[in-house]
Amino acid sequence: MLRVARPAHLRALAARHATSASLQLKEYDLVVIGSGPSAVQCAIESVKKGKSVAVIDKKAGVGGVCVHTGTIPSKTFRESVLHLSGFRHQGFYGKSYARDNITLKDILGRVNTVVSKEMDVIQAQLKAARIDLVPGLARFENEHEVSVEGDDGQPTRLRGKKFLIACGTRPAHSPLVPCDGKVILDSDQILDYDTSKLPKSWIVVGAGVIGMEYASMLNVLPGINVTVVDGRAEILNFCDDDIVSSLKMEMRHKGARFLLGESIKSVEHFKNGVKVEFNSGKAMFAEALLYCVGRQASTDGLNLEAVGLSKNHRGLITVNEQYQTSHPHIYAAGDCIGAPSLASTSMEQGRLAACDMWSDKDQTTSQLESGNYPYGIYTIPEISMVGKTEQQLTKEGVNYAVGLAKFSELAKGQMSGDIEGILKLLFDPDSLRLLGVHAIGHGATEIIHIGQVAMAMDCKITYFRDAVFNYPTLAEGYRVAALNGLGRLTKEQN
Ligand SMILES: Cc1cc2nc3c(=O)[nH]c(=O)nc-3n(C[C@H](O)[C@H](O)[C@H](O)COP(=O)(O)OP(=O)(O)OC[C@H]3O[C@@H](n4cnc5c(N)ncnc54)[C@H](O)[C@@H]3O)c2cc1C
Ligand SMILES: NC(=O)c1ccc[n+]([C@@H]2O[C@H](COP(=O)([O-])OP(=O)(O)OC[C@H]3O[C@@H](n4cnc5c(N)ncnc54)[C@H](O)[C@@H]3O)[C@@H](O)[C@H]2O)c1
Repeated sequence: MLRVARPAHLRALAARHATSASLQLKEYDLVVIGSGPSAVQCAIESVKKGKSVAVIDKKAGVGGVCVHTGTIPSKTFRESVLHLSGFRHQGFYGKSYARDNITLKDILGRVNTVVSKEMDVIQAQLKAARIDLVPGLARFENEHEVSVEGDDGQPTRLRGKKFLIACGTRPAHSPLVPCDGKVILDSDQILDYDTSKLPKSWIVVGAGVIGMEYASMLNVLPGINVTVVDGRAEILNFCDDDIVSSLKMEMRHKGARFLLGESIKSVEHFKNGVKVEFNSGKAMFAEALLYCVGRQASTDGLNLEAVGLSKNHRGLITVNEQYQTSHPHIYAAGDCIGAPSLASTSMEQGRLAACDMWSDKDQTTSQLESGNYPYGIYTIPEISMVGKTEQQLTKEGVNYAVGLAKFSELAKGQMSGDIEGILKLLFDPDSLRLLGVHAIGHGATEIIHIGQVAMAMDCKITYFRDAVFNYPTLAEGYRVAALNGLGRLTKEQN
């Protein structure tokens, strides 16, 4: 069997990080635990304010979950899959456009290259800012000191005036579904998968963001069957219903099956696969199972008890609006404080925490605080949203109107072959102000930002009718959707 190992240059980079750390006992203005997006933003913002900063990470290599097992590798995995499967071009050139015998090595080669480059970029940023990198597991000793145990077992002590806990999360596990990294994998293990041949059948348990992203990627690889299982009655239950229906339809078209509202009774493990029995009486076999049922915060190694900080059953820490824990000088940000748990929002939380720590809160309100941030879900096809869904508005008793653009109506959609895409605008029929924007299709995660800015500026939907957009573009969908929505309103009023 072929072992898909991290290449030598990546290991060397990690080793460089490990040896570059200052092991002196030192006092800092700020000690940051973790080196993911919230940690890096908080550290750099603090340096800009003239503070001395140390960043500790237990992983050999900076960047956090985001760079090593989360956002960056999964999105690069997707780019590899799209390229090797020829998915975007099959509408024009036929299904045989895919490369033959796609292996995990082909996919992970690109992943490792990008991870290595991203790590290097972040390391260079921290170095340029003269931030001390301290490798090892951080543990609170008292309210102003952490000890760090490095690979050599030698403890180091760091004193800080302020702390940021940015320790992130790891995949949640269950004794009922024991991940062995061979036939039952979590989202970390798929990136280190020891196999020469991709399993031909997959059960993906968990139809949240991670499960749906990987399920849709596997689903477009030739000859692979995917079944998505979730305990809930619907996938991605925070997304707009039309968008979810469209994703399911496209995935089904490519062969995927959905078993929703199902709970697992037992999992039997074989050398060549796994058999799952459900409480509903159904049973199925697959060559591999991917288990993505949520995340557990990595707060357990921090010795929070020593400083009287509590965490919930998922290990999450409670903070106030300034990202302070119950100790005002100990802040927490990123995934370890819970939703929305995005790299994008984590970065902004880190920056805001630094502004609060050093009493330099911006005069403007962060768009994060006003809730105007998008979700980008990198399924195939990709989904993006900002603002409210139809379900939310209905639940809140808010009257709304809908404007729709199908990518098939856009010249750019026809050219790219992505004719199933949709852009949907939800707006107030009286004030004409935008309430939500939802998109599915290639480019959705990019064009959403037009809607996001329009919402931040409190624009009326008529702005899109009156605007001149580049042609042909997918952005032009905003004009088409606005005309559609305003047209429907006029018809209703006549
Ligand atoms: C598979 C997957 C795909 C994702 N895709 C996206 C996406 O497309 N877009 C998006 O916006 N978000 C995405 N996310 C979410 C995003 O990765 C996280 O929101 C983000 O990484 C959280 O950043 P953070 O600052 O909390 O730190 P993290 O990135 O979680 O890093 C935490 C770091 O802390 C270190 N650490 C933990 N405990 C200790 C300790 N005691 N001592 C020292 N170091 C410690 C860890 O080693 C780790 O390096 C994805 C997540 C996953 C898992
Ligand atoms: N593109 C992105 O922005 C992106 C991508 C990946 C991850 N993330 C972040 O990572 C977080 C975690 O993602 P996730 O997908 O692991 O968690 P999640 O909470 O989004 O989804 C978990 C899913 O598993 C299901 N589930 C739980 N227990 C189950 C069981 N025993 N049997 C069957 N189904 C079960 C739940 O019903 C849910 O649908 C997300 O909340 C998101 O913020 C973001």
